[in-house]
Amino acid sequence: MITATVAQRGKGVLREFNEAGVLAAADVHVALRLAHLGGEASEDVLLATALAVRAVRSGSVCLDLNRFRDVTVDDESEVDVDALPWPDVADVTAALRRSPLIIGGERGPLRPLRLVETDEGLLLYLDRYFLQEQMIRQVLDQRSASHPEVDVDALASQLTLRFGDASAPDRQRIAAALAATTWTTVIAGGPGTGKTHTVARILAILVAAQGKSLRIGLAAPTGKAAARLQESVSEQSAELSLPPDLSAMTLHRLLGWQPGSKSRFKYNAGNRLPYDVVVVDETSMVSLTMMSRLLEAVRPDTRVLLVGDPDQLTSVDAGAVLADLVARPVTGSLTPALTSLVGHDLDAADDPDEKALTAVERDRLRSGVVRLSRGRRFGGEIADLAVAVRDGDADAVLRLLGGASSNLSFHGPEDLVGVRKDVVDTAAVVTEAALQGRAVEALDGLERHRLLCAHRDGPYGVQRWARTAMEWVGEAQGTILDPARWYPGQPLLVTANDHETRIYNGDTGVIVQGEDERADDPAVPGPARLWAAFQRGSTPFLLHPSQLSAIQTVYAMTIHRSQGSQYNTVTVLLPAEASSLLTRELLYTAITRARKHVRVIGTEAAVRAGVERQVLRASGLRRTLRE
Ligand SMILES: Nc1ncnc2c1ncn2[C@@H]1O[C@H](COP(=O)(O)OP(=O)(O)OP(=O)(O)O)[C@@H](O)[C@H]1O
Repeated sequence: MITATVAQRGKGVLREFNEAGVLAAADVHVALRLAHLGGEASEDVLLATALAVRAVRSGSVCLDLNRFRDVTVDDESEVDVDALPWPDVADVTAALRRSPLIIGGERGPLRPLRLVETDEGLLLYLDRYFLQEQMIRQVLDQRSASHPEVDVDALASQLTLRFGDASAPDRQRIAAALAATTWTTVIAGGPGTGKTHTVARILAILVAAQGKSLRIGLAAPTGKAAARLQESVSEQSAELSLPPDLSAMTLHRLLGWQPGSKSRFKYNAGNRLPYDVVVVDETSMVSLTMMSRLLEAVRPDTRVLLVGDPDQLTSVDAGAVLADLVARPVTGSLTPALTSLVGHDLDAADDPDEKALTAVERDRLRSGVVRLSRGRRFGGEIADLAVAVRDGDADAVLRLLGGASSNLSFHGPEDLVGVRKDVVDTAAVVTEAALQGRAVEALDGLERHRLLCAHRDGPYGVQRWARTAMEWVGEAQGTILDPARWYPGQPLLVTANDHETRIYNGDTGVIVQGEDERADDPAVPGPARLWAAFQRGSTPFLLHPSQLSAIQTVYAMTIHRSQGSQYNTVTVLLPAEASSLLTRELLYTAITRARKHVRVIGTEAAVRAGVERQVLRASGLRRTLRE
């Protein structure tokens, strides 16, 4: 079946690749337009250009010419990609080197492409993305060329105050010492490894050194993640003597997004951000473009803390910057201050508990990168499963799933008894609390179980499974639930940011019965007895349902959307093994949403395919460029 829209003007090889679903019509159009404007007629260059556009569309920053045949098509397509008329890579490279479209070439009125030689082969860029990568590379190199001046003795006592004495290697203490002594720090770690805990203490240490005048900018790529960061930091602010009014915002807001303006952001290379320290949480979801905008806008003497889990799903836009920053070639040197503060931790030998740093990790400290590894929220088999998925060990994953652990279970696609029970039981708890107006309990109830899907549509998609789950609930409650009419216990998902009502894309909530006195209030009309409750720290945030514009009923959710949330039990409904969405990063993200139990529904072949398929995101940041 052909699923791609076919570009009418495409001819020859482009048309064949377009019809096969490898290229979208838009890729073909862009390639044809550039070739027309730039005076290029070579089919090989046209194909490479269209593949470079496609690469960016699917999350890569550039096209890796050594791997340009590694493309996946829609899983419903029956086309054999290998049978397409792929040109020889040497011919494509030679044609590109001659092309008037390439920057550095002699001719050409328009040169939007760039060929970049790296230690691992040639990359083809749309120049704009190359410039963004260069910006990131240059800013990071400049920032690592100098270090903040610190009072080592004062810092040492602050580290002891916040992280205890140095009797055993402690990655959190190392991260804090690193952040205090370098301008740019990357704190990587899986869920619950204490990233936010550490960041809050780093801020406390910096406040202790500089006083309350320290200007702190807290940001995250999404409104929901920003709200979580703010809550988490403010919960600890009294204990840590942090300024009580710290607020977090989206990266767009931090940079001063100006719709319609040519410069786009108020803060940029010519007008730097007014902070002494900038913290970005959930950095795995930051795109290349946003990272370059952020780094160009920070002052050289602003500390930058990039925090996140590099193994999780990335932004839908091009780039996997956090993973790249963790893996990029090491630059910089260890400062004497760091060595004197945590030399004891660094000297500790490697040990199986992952407390001490490996030689590679010690080396990466020079680039300001540290990974927290000890799960504080969950441990045992869920953590083992996440590690096996992360490491691509499908045998270990299947062994763990098939073992006797009470934290993991694995069911065939037809075995829905367990998930049905969890859906129905969760709805019963939520509904009972909602009917009695107990919003906190209803919201907590929502976290008992979540059904997660890879796809939005189709037989394995959220649409279908949300409907099925709703029918299960309706049947158990002896009613037919209608998502078009508010009802107590109705689980909600926000699908767009609304700064006015302070609810954000990805927030979940629940409809609850209002309190009795409200019902008697003549100012509140009948339907207002129902309220939409959202979690905001320890107190629920109540809104009239009519204030909600972009909202869905959520009995199932995509794994992408579940990022940043946790549930006691997670049921992951796997698609067919051929699905190109089914990747290691997707499985890892789904599994790490669970606190107590992970249930996987699908075939063994699907598990294997998911563990083995990695999101392919080509970029140059991890490589060494050749002049
Ligand atoms: N050193 C520590 N001592 C005691 N408790 C800790 C420590 N580090 C983290 N915790 C606790 O572990 C839990 C998880 O920590 P935290 O929320 O900081 O993790 P995280 O890595 O930011 O998680 P997520 O990725 O889900 O945001 C929190 O309850 C936190 O208070």
